Amino acid sequence: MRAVVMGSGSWGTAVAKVLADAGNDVVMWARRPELAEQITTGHENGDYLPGVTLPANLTAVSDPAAALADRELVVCAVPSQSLRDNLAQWLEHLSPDAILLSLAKGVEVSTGKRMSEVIAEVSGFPARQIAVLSGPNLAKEVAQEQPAATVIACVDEDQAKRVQEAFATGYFRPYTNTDVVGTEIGGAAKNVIALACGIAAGMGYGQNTIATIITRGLAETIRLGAALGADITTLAGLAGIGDLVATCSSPLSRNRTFGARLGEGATLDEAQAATNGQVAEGVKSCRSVRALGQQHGVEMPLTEAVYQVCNEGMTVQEMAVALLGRSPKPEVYEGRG
Ligand SMILES: NC(=O)C1=CN([C@@H]2O[C@H](COP(=O)(O)OP(=O)(O)OC[C@H]3O[C@@H](n4cnc5c(N)ncnc54)[C@H](OP(=O)(O)O)[C@@H]3O)[C@@H](O)[C@H]2O)C=CC1
Ligand SMILES: O=C(CO)COP(=O)(O)O
Repeated sequence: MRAVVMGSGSWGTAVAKVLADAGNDVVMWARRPELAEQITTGHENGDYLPGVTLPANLTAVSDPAAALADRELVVCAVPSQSLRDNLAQWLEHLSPDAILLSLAKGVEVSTGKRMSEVIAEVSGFPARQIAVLSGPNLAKEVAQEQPAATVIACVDEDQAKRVQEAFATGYFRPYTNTDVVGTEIGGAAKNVIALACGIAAGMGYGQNTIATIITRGLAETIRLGAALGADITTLAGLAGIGDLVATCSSPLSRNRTFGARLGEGATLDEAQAATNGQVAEGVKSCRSVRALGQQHGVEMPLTEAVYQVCNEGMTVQEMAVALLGRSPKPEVYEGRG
């Protein structure tokens, strides 16, 4: 396919490499001309993936019009909270038949919308031209060509298959799904749960605690997904438990790392300053994921606790007490309210 990756952060760059390795004609858009130049001539993105040699035929430009001209697959690789504004600026340059594929794992804070909903609203494109990609995909590992799989979800299975074909390489295995809601909720919620795991690890807790948070995090993600109309089996797959395990366990995760700094005693500002400009989506999405839960009467205690720490001044010690002091519950319950 003729593809463009709009955004040259760590995941956008790794995805562009996958697409180029898979034999597509790929261009990247970087908002900073000097980064575009480095990618095109130096074959490296030193800001985000230093040491990774990019394919020689992978080029980048900083002009969105040039990037988007005549592209069949438009990969949206900017953070969730800026996607609406970015897409609005790209709109006039989009090919009318293009597939818009979101990589972002978040829920818009100002509207509570998932990324596919934001894309539909801004672009006016039909659902069959909007897809999402989500799974256990730490950018650095994918860029190093370590084997991994992912989910490409679109309501139109044939379109999902087109994108699947474009992404298939020897080291990256895409699966299709028509459950866009479940795929997106899995990706957004796991960033919040990864913050909680990071906090626990930073406080010195071990694997029992981490496994408990992952498992109970999955339980609340499933409750939210079910309330939003997702197929809950999606959350038993790569975009659910798969991504939870990868993100909650890996020191490469920005969300887990952000949480670990909080757990070690850093302030929010100190943890933010240490991100090197990379996005930890859960810090903002904990607000919108919590709001979605509240709107649908879904109890999400871990999300609530992360929200309290990130927004209401709760300390990590108070968070642990609040979570463990909850009323006794059966493990499996309907969990509405
Ligand atoms: N990194 C990973 O391992 C994975 C990330 N994701 C998801 O992919 C999405 C993108 O993440 P990722 O690439 O990692 O993020 P990064 O923080 O690494 O990069 C963000 C990119 O978006 C650009 N950007 C940031 N803010 C704006 C803005 N307001 N307008 C335009 N461009 C902007 C940055 O440009 P500049 O460099 O100029 O600041 C940069 O190119 C996120 O939702 C993330 O959750 C999904 C799977 C894996
Ligand atoms: O989504 C990811 C892995 O699948 C990356 O997680 P972070 O954004 O926390 O680094």
